[in-house]
Amino acid sequence: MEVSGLPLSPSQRAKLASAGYTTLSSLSAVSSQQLARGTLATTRHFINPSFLGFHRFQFLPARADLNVSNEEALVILNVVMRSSRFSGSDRAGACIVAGAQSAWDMLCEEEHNKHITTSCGDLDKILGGGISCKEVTEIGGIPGIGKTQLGIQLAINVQIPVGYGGLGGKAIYIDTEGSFMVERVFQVAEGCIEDMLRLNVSQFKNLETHKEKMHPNTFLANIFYFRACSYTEQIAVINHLEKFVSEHKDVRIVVIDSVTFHFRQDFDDMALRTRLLSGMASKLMKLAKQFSLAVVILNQVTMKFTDGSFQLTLALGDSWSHACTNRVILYWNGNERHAYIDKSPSLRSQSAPYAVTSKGIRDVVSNCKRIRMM
Ligand SMILES: Nc1ncnc2c1ncn2[C@@H]1O[C@H](COP(=O)(O)OP(=O)(O)OP(=O)(O)O)[C@@H](O)[C@H]1O
Repeated sequence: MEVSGLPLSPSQRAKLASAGYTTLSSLSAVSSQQLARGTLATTRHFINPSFLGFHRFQFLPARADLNVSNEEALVILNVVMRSSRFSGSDRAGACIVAGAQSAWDMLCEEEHNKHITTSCGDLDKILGGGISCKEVTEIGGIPGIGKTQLGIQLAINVQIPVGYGGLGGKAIYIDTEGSFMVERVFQVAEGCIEDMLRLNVSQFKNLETHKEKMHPNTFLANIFYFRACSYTEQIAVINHLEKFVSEHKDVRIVVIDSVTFHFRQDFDDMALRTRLLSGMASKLMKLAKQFSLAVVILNQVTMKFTDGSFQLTLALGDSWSHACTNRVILYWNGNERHAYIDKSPSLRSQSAPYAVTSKGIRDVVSNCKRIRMM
């Protein structure tokens, strides 16, 4: 195994070595079998390949004792990841050859593809029924437009029981900004339950069983929350997802709120940033396909200078814009919030209004409808 182009300075190597960790020179001598067995792990298990199994690496809490900066830690993580990809190429080749699928099989699978409702009929309509499972959907917009509200709504709606037309699943919420407010989540859960109970449920079987689950506490208990306070933690959580989801197979959505926050500050090495982001994106795509779950990435906006003027665009640059299957942009149209399908391989670009209410995301009630309801 060869590991080349390692951008770690001698002083950084010395710092790691003196702390008893595997240095890059010793790392380059490690065989792929050792990597697979986890023998790369050092006395204090700075990077422990066995923690997440073959091909998966994770930062452990010991990082804090080591006093190694995030950048140094990331360099090592990158090196180990590159090595693991190298050692896994044979296995990947075998998977590709064995995994050929006919277009007909794919179409049949598509027909069974599930959607998670947004609780806004107009928005669901332009999304082809809601947020699609097996796909990565990026949702971006200016502060206060309702990205977090939509993320919370989806984490609740994914739990709507099958008898009520939902998926009866669970959610993972990765919070990088600290904007996940449990009181608000409780309120949105109450709103969702209220709407379900208002449905004509006589057609549904096992109604009593469903009713037992209809409590906001149950909805909150089914959201696995991860708080990521730095980009290294964010990457570590995302690396850990495959293992976590394989142990919690009822997870049907992963919400990342937001992908941008830690990557917009303190990043001098833009090439490293691009590499990390694309690695993260490909992991999320794989996760969505492998476990038939929806990945929703919330993103912020930034200004871009094009054609002689500044225009609003989603953050993280042009290379990131290829990372997601679908992209939805939230914006203000007068006093109304609108969502626009900016990019999708299967949906027409169109927009729809939505509202953020005390119960969560809902349809915009037009004046005519409001009069009829009165
Ligand atoms: N209980 C509520 N009732 C009605 N509207 C609410 C309620 N809670 C939040 N909102 C609306 O949601 C908006 C905040 O939305 P949200 O936090 O999702 O924005 P965001 O796009 O995630 O912003 P940021 O990028 O700053 O995180 C508020 O400005 C308010 O209009």
